[in-house]
Amino acid sequence: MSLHGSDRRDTSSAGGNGMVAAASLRLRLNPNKEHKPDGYEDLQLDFSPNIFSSLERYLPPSMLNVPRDDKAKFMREILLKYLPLGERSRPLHRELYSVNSATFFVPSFLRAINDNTEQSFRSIMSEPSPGIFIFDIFQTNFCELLLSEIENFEKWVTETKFRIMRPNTMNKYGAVLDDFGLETMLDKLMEGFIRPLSRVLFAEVGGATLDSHHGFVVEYGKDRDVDLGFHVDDSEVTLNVCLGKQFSGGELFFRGIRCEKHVNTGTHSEEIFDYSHVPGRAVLHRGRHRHGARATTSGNRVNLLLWCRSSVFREMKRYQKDFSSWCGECSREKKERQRSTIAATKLMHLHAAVPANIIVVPYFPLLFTPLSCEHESIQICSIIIIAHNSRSPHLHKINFKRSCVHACKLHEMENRGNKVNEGRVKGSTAAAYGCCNSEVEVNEEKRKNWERER
Ligand SMILES: O=C(O)CCC(=O)C(=O)O
Ligand SMILES: [Fe+2]
Repeated sequence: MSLHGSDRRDTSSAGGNGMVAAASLRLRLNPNKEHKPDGYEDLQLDFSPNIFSSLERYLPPSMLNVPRDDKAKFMREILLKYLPLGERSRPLHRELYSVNSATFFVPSFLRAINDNTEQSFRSIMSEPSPGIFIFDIFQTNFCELLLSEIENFEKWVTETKFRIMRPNTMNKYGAVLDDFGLETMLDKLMEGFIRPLSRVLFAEVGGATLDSHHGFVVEYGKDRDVDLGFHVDDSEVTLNVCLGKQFSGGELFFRGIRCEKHVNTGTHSEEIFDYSHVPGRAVLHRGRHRHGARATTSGNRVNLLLWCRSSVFREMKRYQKDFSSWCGECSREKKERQRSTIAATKLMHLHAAVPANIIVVPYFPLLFTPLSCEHESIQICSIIIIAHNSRSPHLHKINFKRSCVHACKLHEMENRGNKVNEGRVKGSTAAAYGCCNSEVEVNEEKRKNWERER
């Protein structure tokens, strides 16, 4: 199991990355995420203004606060120096660089977002397995434009022998969309469209406070990546949309949500879910939902991934140990703890309230049904109930489907010589011994007789 981490970037290629050196100043290898870059839309530049905003985060610290024109000049020189004239990666489809709802999204998705209610969201999606939401999001034309923009970018990368960062340590192909000018558009996609959904669907993992993203495309098929191993994403919420093209295989397989501590624990049958990608269709899931992608066996598959993160959630998580609101294993552990606490409480009650020769616990007529009324000796994995308010207290034996701590306790008392199958109960004292283990066999007819007898 691996974490698809945010800082998976290949730092070993420092010297080989053409953009690193410029005059005597060097760009940073990793962006300064705290720095808020200037906007460059109003300047007449050779390259997309978004490239300048993205690149600004890589400026050496001494340049971050110089006047904007100086930064633009510096960055332009770097870009011109390393990009042969005429072969610059100019945007092919400028309309992709800012969100245009009417041309990007299918009408059903837009309507749901505009309504902004849980009901409207759920009306356009299915949840075939808990925490995995599937819905149509992008128009075919938008997918095609984005695919051709990516191709254009990759052609330029190949021709200029420019070394780009791959999206993950697990991918040899694909590209970080943020790095070639789509960061602002993807930010808007997260803020205006994915955050409203996540606020409702993933509230417990910071869905309402998503505030940064990592946006990239993955590419599978011939001469591309084949499959993707089992992993969790470095995100709170992941949007995964298939852009095309024609392919077979490449199914996603999901295997339950896990916190860091439980990431390698086993899968339960109800957590198994496989999904086949459809172009234009989105899968939205928690980043901690364990998954992988099977081999794309023919054709080419390109998917857009938007890992959405919440800094607030990440900060709060540092102080928490129990993630039972979303981690399948924490949740199972918690239920188990609650079961034992109930059992322990009953045991304490038993010790405090009764004479040594009678065993007492609260009486749970609906949960316990006597299977026989013989005054027979008590066995392990059996239970004695003396009915509440019974005129003639009876001992009832109940068989457990599995052994129970109480039964063992009973056995222990018997061994100590206590007469546990005798005694009278006064007034309304509940005189029974047991636990509300719902796995007790229930015999409805006998329960009714017993009620009548009372
Ligand atoms: O190939 C896919 O659809 C899954 C991609 C993925 O899970 C990832 O890149 O994190
Ligand atoms: Fe993933």
